[in-house]
Amino acid sequence: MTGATIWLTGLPSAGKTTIARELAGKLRGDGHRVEVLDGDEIREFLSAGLGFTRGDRHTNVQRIGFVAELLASNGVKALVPVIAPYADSREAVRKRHQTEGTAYLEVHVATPVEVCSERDVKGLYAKQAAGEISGLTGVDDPYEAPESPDLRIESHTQTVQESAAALYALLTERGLA
Ligand SMILES: Nc1ncnc2c1ncn2[C@@H]1O[C@H](COP(=O)(O)OS(=O)(=O)O)[C@@H](OP(=O)(O)O)[C@H]1O
Ligand SMILES: Nc1ncnc2c1ncn2[C@@H]1O[C@H](COP(=O)(O)OP(=O)(O)O)[C@@H](O)[C@H]1O
Repeated sequence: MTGATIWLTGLPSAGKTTIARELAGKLRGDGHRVEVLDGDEIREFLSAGLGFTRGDRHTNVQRIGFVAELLASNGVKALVPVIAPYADSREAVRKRHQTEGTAYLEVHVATPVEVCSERDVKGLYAKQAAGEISGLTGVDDPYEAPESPDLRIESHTQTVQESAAALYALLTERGLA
Protein backbone atom coordinates (compact mmCIF):
# COMPACT_ATOMS: atom_id res chain seq x y z
CA MET A 1 0.00 0.00 0.00
CA THR A 2 1.11 3.57 -0.65
CA GLY A 3 2.50 5.31 2.41
CA ALA A 4 1.99 8.97 3.21
CA THR A 5 2.63 11.53 5.91
CA ILE A 6 -0.46 13.36 7.08
CA TRP A 7 0.55 16.30 9.27
CA LEU A 8 -2.16 17.83 11.46
CA THR A 9 -1.04 21.31 12.51
CA GLY A 10 -2.97 23.57 14.86
CA LEU A 11 -3.15 25.10 18.33
CA PRO A 12 -3.12 23.12 21.58
CA SER A 13 -6.60 21.55 22.08
CA ALA A 14 -7.53 22.19 18.43
CA GLY A 15 -8.36 18.48 17.97
CA LYS A 16 -5.22 17.21 16.19
CA THR A 17 -4.72 14.10 18.32
CA THR A 18 -8.41 13.22 18.47
CA ILE A 19 -8.83 13.41 14.69
CA ALA A 20 -5.57 11.49 14.09
CA ARG A 21 -6.71 8.67 16.38
CA GLU A 22 -10.16 8.51 14.82
CA LEU A 23 -8.65 8.40 11.32
CA ALA A 24 -6.08 5.79 12.42
CA GLY A 25 -8.93 3.50 13.50
CA LYS A 26 -10.69 3.86 10.16
CA LEU A 27 -7.52 3.23 8.16
CA ARG A 28 -6.51 0.21 10.25
CA GLY A 29 -10.00 -1.18 9.70
CA ASP A 30 -9.32 -0.99 5.96
CA GLY A 31 -6.04 -2.90 6.39
CA HIS A 32 -3.60 0.04 6.23
CA ARG A 33 -0.46 0.12 8.34
CA VAL A 34 -0.69 3.25 10.48
CA GLU A 35 1.51 5.02 13.04
CA VAL A 36 0.48 8.07 15.04
CA LEU A 37 3.54 10.16 15.96
CA ASP A 38 2.07 11.91 18.97
CA GLY A 39 3.80 15.15 20.00
CA ASP A 40 3.84 14.39 23.72
CA GLU A 41 5.27 10.89 23.22
CA ILE A 42 7.94 12.16 20.82
CA ARG A 43 8.96 14.82 23.33
CA GLU A 44 9.43 12.10 25.97
CA PHE A 45 11.82 10.03 23.83
CA LEU A 46 13.02 11.24 20.41
CA SER A 47 12.99 14.91 21.44
CA ALA A 48 13.71 14.52 25.16
CA GLY A 49 15.36 17.67 26.47
CA LEU A 50 13.90 20.03 23.88
CA GLY A 51 11.79 22.95 25.05
CA PHE A 52 9.50 25.41 23.29
CA THR A 53 11.89 28.03 21.91
CA ARG A 54 11.68 28.68 18.19
CA GLY A 55 14.91 26.71 17.65
CA ASP A 56 13.79 23.73 19.74
CA ARG A 57 10.37 23.61 18.08
CA HIS A 58 12.09 23.68 14.67
CA THR A 59 14.43 20.82 15.66
CA ASN A 60 11.50 18.84 17.05
CA VAL A 61 9.50 19.26 13.83
CA GLN A 62 12.46 18.29 11.61
CA ARG A 63 13.10 15.12 13.66
CA ILE A 64 9.47 14.12 13.47
CA GLY A 65 9.42 14.92 9.74
CA PHE A 66 12.45 12.68 9.22
CA VAL A 67 10.87 9.72 11.02
CA ALA A 68 7.48 10.25 9.35
CA GLU A 69 9.13 10.22 5.91
CA LEU A 70 10.98 6.99 6.72
CA LEU A 71 7.72 5.35 7.76
CA ALA A 72 5.76 6.74 4.82
CA SER A 73 8.36 5.66 2.29
CA ASN A 74 7.92 2.13 3.66
CA GLY A 75 4.19 1.97 3.09
CA VAL A 76 2.96 3.33 6.42
CA LYS A 77 0.38 6.07 6.88
CA ALA A 78 2.24 8.33 9.33
CA LEU A 79 -0.26 10.57 11.14
CA VAL A 80 1.42 13.51 12.87
CA PRO A 81 -0.68 15.54 15.34
CA VAL A 82 2.03 18.10 16.16
CA ILE A 83 1.60 21.89 16.47
CA ALA A 84 4.49 22.83 14.11
CA PRO A 85 3.86 26.58 14.53
CA TYR A 86 6.41 27.89 12.01
CA ALA A 87 5.77 27.93 8.26
CA ASP A 88 9.45 27.48 7.37
CA SER A 89 9.71 24.34 9.56
CA ARG A 90 6.66 22.83 7.87
CA GLU A 91 7.97 23.82 4.44
CA ALA A 92 11.28 22.03 5.11
CA VAL A 93 9.38 18.85 5.99
CA ARG A 94 7.26 19.12 2.85
CA LYS A 95 10.40 19.64 0.71
CA ARG A 96 12.08 16.59 2.25
CA HIS A 97 9.07 14.47 1.28
CA GLN A 98 9.03 15.98 -2.22
CA THR A 99 12.72 15.22 -2.71
CA GLU A 100 12.17 11.62 -1.65
CA GLY A 101 9.01 11.29 -3.75
CA THR A 102 6.88 10.54 -0.69
CA ALA A 103 3.25 11.67 -0.39
CA TYR A 104 2.70 14.51 2.08
CA LEU A 105 -0.53 16.18 3.15
CA GLU A 106 -0.83 19.23 5.38
CA VAL A 107 -4.04 19.54 7.37
CA HIS A 108 -4.82 22.68 9.32
CA VAL A 109 -7.03 21.93 12.30
CA ALA A 110 -8.25 25.50 12.37
CA THR A 111 -10.06 25.76 15.68
CA PRO A 112 -10.22 29.35 16.98
CA VAL A 113 -8.12 30.06 20.06
CA GLU A 114 -11.28 30.99 22.02
CA VAL A 115 -12.65 27.46 21.50
CA CYS A 116 -9.27 25.83 22.21
CA SER A 117 -8.89 27.72 25.48
CA GLU A 118 -12.41 26.71 26.45
CA ARG A 119 -11.61 23.03 25.75
CA ASP A 120 -8.20 23.33 27.44
CA VAL A 121 -7.65 19.56 27.44
CA LYS A 122 -4.34 19.77 29.31
CA GLY A 123 -5.03 22.88 31.40
CA LEU A 124 -2.32 24.88 29.60
CA TYR A 125 -4.50 27.90 28.77
CA ALA A 126 -5.54 28.20 32.41
CA LYS A 127 -1.91 27.95 33.52
CA GLN A 128 -0.91 30.65 31.04
CA ALA A 129 -3.74 32.91 32.23
CA ALA A 130 -2.63 32.35 35.83
CA GLY A 131 0.93 33.33 34.91
CA GLU A 132 2.27 29.85 35.71
CA ILE A 133 3.60 29.27 32.18
CA SER A 134 4.47 31.50 29.24
CA GLY A 135 5.17 30.95 25.57
CA LEU A 136 1.92 29.11 24.87
CA THR A 137 1.30 28.74 21.14
CA GLY A 138 -1.49 31.00 19.91
CA VAL A 139 -1.59 33.04 23.13
CA ASP A 140 1.83 34.51 23.85
CA ASP A 141 3.85 32.56 21.28
CA PRO A 142 3.46 32.62 17.48
CA TYR A 143 1.33 30.33 15.35
CA GLU A 144 1.79 30.87 11.62
CA ALA A 145 -1.38 29.43 10.10
CA PRO A 146 -0.86 27.56 6.81
CA GLU A 147 -1.86 29.69 3.82
CA SER A 148 -2.77 26.84 1.51
CA PRO A 149 -3.11 23.56 3.40
CA ASP A 150 -4.35 20.46 1.59
CA LEU A 151 -7.33 20.55 3.94
CA ARG A 152 -8.68 22.94 6.57
CA ILE A 153 -10.81 21.39 9.29
CA GLU A 154 -13.16 23.62 11.30
CA SER A 155 -13.42 21.29 14.28
CA HIS A 156 -15.66 23.67 16.22
CA THR A 157 -18.45 23.29 13.65
CA GLN A 158 -18.51 19.50 13.38
CA THR A 159 -18.20 16.21 15.27
CA VAL A 160 -14.95 14.26 15.56
CA GLN A 161 -16.40 11.68 13.16
CA GLU A 162 -17.21 14.37 10.58
CA SER A 163 -13.72 15.85 10.85
CA ALA A 164 -12.09 12.43 10.41
CA ALA A 165 -14.42 11.64 7.51
CA ALA A 166 -13.37 14.85 5.71
CA LEU A 167 -9.74 13.81 5.99
CA TYR A 168 -10.53 10.25 4.92
CA ALA A 169 -12.30 11.68 1.85
CA LEU A 170 -9.19 13.68 0.95
CA LEU A 171 -7.04 10.53 1.21
CA THR A 172 -9.46 8.69 -1.06
CA GLU A 173 -9.44 11.57 -3.56
CA ARG A 174 -5.61 11.46 -3.65
CA GLY A 175 -5.56 7.67 -4.13
CA LEU A 176 -4.13 7.09 -0.65
CA ALA A 177 -7.08 5.29 1.00
N1 LIG B 1 4.41 26.52 25.69
C1 LIG B 1 3.80 25.53 25.04
N2 LIG B 1 3.30 25.75 23.80
C2 LIG B 1 2.68 24.75 23.16
N3 LIG B 1 2.50 23.50 23.65
C3 LIG B 1 2.99 23.24 24.87
C4 LIG B 1 3.65 24.23 25.62
N4 LIG B 1 4.03 23.67 26.79
C5 LIG B 1 3.62 22.41 26.78
N5 LIG B 1 2.99 22.13 25.64
C6 LIG B 1 2.45 20.79 25.31
O1 LIG B 1 3.33 20.19 24.36
C7 LIG B 1 2.62 19.81 23.19
C8 LIG B 1 3.23 20.52 21.99
O2 LIG B 1 4.29 19.82 21.53
P1 LIG B 1 4.56 19.77 19.98
O3 LIG B 1 5.76 18.89 19.86
O4 LIG B 1 3.33 19.42 19.24
O5 LIG B 1 4.90 21.32 19.65
S1 LIG B 1 5.88 21.97 18.56
O6 LIG B 1 5.44 21.53 17.22
O7 LIG B 1 7.26 21.53 18.82
O8 LIG B 1 5.70 23.43 18.74
C9 LIG B 1 1.21 20.34 23.29
O9 LIG B 1 0.37 19.26 22.95
P2 LIG B 1 -1.05 19.44 22.21
O10 LIG B 1 -1.94 20.10 23.22
O11 LIG B 1 -1.46 18.02 21.91
O12 LIG B 1 -0.89 20.26 20.98
C10 LIG B 1 1.09 20.80 24.71
O13 LIG B 1 0.36 19.87 25.45
N1 LIG C 1 -14.56 17.90 15.40
C1 LIG C 1 -13.67 17.68 16.39
N2 LIG C 1 -12.45 17.19 16.08
C2 LIG C 1 -11.53 16.99 17.05
N3 LIG C 1 -11.73 17.19 18.37
C3 LIG C 1 -12.94 17.67 18.74
C4 LIG C 1 -13.96 17.94 17.77
N4 LIG C 1 -15.04 18.40 18.41
C5 LIG C 1 -14.71 18.40 19.73
N5 LIG C 1 -13.46 17.96 19.94
C6 LIG C 1 -12.80 17.81 21.27
O1 LIG C 1 -11.69 18.71 21.35
C7 LIG C 1 -10.64 18.15 22.14
C8 LIG C 1 -9.37 18.16 21.32
O2 LIG C 1 -8.28 17.67 22.09
P1 LIG C 1 -6.97 17.08 21.44
O3 LIG C 1 -7.32 16.18 20.30
O4 LIG C 1 -6.13 16.50 22.54
O5 LIG C 1 -6.27 18.39 20.83
P2 LIG C 1 -4.78 18.62 20.34
O6 LIG C 1 -4.15 17.28 20.02
O7 LIG C 1 -4.92 19.49 19.12
O8 LIG C 1 -4.09 19.33 21.46
C9 LIG C 1 -11.08 16.75 22.54
O9 LIG C 1 -11.62 16.78 23.83
C10 LIG C 1 -12.18 16.43 21.50
O10 LIG C 1 -13.13 15.52 21.97
